[in-house]
Amino acid sequence: MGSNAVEDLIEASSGVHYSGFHMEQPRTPEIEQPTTSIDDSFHKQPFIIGVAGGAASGKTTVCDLIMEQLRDQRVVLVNQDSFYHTLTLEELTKVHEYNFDHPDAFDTEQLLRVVEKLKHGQAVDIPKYDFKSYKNDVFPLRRVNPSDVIILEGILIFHDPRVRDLMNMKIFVDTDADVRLARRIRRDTAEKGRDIATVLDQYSKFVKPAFDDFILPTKKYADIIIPRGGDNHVAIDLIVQHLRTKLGQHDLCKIYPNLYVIQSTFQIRGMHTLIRDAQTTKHDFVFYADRLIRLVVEHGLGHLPFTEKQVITPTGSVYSGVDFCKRLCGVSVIRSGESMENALRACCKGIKIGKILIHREGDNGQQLIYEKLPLDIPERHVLLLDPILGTGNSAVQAISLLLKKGVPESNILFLNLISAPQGVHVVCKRFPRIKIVTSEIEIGLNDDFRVIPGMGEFGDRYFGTDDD
Ligand SMILES: Nc1ncnc2c1ncn2[C@@H]1O[C@H](COP(=O)(O)OP(=O)(O)O)[C@@H](O)[C@H]1O
Ligand SMILES: Nc1ccn([C@@H]2O[C@H](COP(=O)(O)O)[C@@H](O)[C@H]2O)c(=O)n1
Ligand SMILES: [Mg+2]
Repeated sequence: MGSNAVEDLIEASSGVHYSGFHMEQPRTPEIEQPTTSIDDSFHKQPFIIGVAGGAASGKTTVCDLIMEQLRDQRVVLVNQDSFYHTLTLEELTKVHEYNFDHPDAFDTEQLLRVVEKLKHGQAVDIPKYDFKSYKNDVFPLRRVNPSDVIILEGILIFHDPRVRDLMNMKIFVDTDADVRLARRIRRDTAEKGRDIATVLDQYSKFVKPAFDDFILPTKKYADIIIPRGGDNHVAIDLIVQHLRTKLGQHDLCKIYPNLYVIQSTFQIRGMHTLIRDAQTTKHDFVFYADRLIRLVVEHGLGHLPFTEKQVITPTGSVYSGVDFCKRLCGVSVIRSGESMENALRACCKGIKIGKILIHREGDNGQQLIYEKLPLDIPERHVLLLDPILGTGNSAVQAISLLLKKGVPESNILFLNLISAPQGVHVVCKRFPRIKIVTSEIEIGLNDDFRVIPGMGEFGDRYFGTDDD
């Protein structure tokens, strides 16, 4: 890929503006300059999806399927139902004459306030509507935390242009009227305790006319129209793929095929939450950092070459397997990298581990102070250990030393817990054949070239020297 194409891809990626390709000339041939930090605000705006369609068309089902596939992400669903006006006593006495399918039935001003807050990273408390009492204050409020993806769902969610304008993607669930009516009868009798005559009466008086007058006309605003709702797995897969691209998750991996980010799970997110929390005790920090390190090391080992091997099992059968790569060594970047040694030793019995000490001079310069490496290191695959890839300066120093010692670039596997995009650009551009295995990609660097959100000084927190 040409550098222009790479640059275009980065520019096109959503959220943070990466400036790694606009660096000034390095001061020395060995040392890259830190890249520009990201702008003042660390808050990344959420991706807002609107999901509209007739009542019982399958909107909630589609949203649930999208959320299920994005379960490793922070996704919240805000339902337009939550913003139904509570009926007055007079309206309650004539409830069968109330049109719940008219735009005026909703408190759109409150919905707008809520979405604006979420968009700006603030938590909100939203009502939960009670379809039986027609009130929105029966149940406790629901706390909705700011998230990476916000889904706004409702029959008339595209009606108000101000709400529409907040959306990054608009989906219309298009299901035949007879299917919607059949589902509605089943749902309203089973869940809302209504009888069939009332449901049919409401349908012909309000639901159908409102669909024709207010809901169907908003279909033209949709970016995607999903026929068959939740049954349309192809459409849902495509939407999820697009979302992942928009969330910027694949961009770096697409640009650099040698960058591997381990598959996120709630366990991994939970461990990250703990080690990033400034309030976490040293004991917990070490425990969860160790668990994550072990995962990164195990994943990294999976990228080493192997040879095929057959063994005979106790049943006398042949098992065709593989044999581990034998010519290995670790190299830890003192001091934080030493936290990864135990995990490597636990996975690779008797592995040799070399050390490199790099001194950070101010924020830019790096000086190699000490190195002790196995003599036969050029014949080995090297697992370079450092939990944080920030500016990339230390990594460049360490990798340059390994190359000077004769290690082929493609034999180096850099293992870390978190990587800033700036560091990834610096390392991968300069050493396109090394592999990087990490557990999360960060937002970027702050003005002091510290990784954000980051986890603070890893070495101090891990080795307990942060109690000044
Ligand atoms: N593809 C489907 N096949 C069968 N039943 C469905 C399907 N999609 C939704 N339903 C059912 O129809 C009813 C309405 O679906 P829901 O997703 O709640 O629609 P909406 O949110 O548009 O009102 C629910 O009872 C749901 O279980
Ligand atoms: N008290 C109410 C409030 C609303 N409805 C009906 O709900 C439909 C919208 O909900 P969906 O989950 O289907 O989007 C709408 O058609 C209203 O008529 C109601 O019956 N009672
Ligand atoms: Mg719904």
